[in-house]
Amino acid sequence: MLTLQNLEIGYLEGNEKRKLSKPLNLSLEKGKVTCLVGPNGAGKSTLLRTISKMQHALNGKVFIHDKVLSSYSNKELSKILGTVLTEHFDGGFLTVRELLEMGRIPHTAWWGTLTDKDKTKVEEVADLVGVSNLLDRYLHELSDGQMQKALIGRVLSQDSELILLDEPTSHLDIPNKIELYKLLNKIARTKNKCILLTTHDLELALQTADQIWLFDKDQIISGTPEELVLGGDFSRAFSSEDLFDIETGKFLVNQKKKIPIKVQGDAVARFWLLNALHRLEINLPKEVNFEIFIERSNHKTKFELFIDNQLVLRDSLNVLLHYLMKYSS
Ligand SMILES: Nc1ncnc2c1ncn2[C@@H]1O[C@H](COP(=O)(O)OP(=O)(O)OP(=O)(O)O)[C@@H](O)[C@H]1O
Repeated sequence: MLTLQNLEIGYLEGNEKRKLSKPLNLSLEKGKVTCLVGPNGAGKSTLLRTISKMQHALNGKVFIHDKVLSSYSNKELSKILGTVLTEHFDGGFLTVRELLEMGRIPHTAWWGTLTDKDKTKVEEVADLVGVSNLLDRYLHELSDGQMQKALIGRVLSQDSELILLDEPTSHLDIPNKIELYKLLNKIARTKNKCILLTTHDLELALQTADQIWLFDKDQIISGTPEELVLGGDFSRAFSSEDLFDIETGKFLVNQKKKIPIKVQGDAVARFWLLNALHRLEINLPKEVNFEIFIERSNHKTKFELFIDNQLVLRDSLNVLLHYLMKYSS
């Protein structure tokens, strides 16, 4: 569907080229979601703008199907390429319904009237992205997250084969982010779309993307999430070997440090006890033998603390933590 051939992206500064990438040779298939990830300033948005013909490539070519991007007219492109970029969308006096209807314009006859089929499509998309209850609201009345859903709705109502989204989840709360990733996967698979999106939601990208394009310095490594993590590319690109936990796919703040303490009992309470010990940076002396037994039922949790085999406390988590702080260096 999409092919990059020796593509170099970047900016012209006077007569000088400021390249952000080496020649890129990559391709995308239909039916898949690809997440473009990489550190701040790597060039993700620049690449999306170059692929969507909003910015010139410094060298090389972009092909959609077998035709070079520069030879597409805007009208032709509007039928096969839908984009939501990060630039401010200036359409405050449109309603959400009108915004979604704009997505249907490439499919209408030259006088631009929407058929009943177009209107049904708009209602379906509104339902999919969760803005049905906002259809008659003006865009300037929406929250950032609602606006983001409406803009994604516009591109979905356009029904193009190739969809490019620049940080589509940046204003969404976690449950809405997860919903959106699931929705994009479903659309890619069931409607055979090719979706490329940039994101900083690294953990969600690892859990949901069919493919990752990882911007590492001035090149892009392509692979499945598992290939890139197991090959060490993922943590290297984010200079985060000490933060990224390869066992869970999560970025951890302090949790990778070992705490010299034995904990037995309920696994959930054990997880949250360790979370608290790491969060509070409690450093226990290695020469003392700390053991904790946990009992948990009906949301009530009791912790027994043994120090050098003597029971010293049986109480709640907060009391236990307070007690352990006395030993922390
Ligand atoms: N219009 C512009 N003219 C010149 N340089 C630009 C322009 N826009 C962006 N840049 C520079 O190009 C580089 C890449 O920017 P870009 O926005 O593509 O990165 P990004 O990977 O999307 O970053 P982020 O994750 O922070 O959104 C940055 O160094 C940025 O300062």
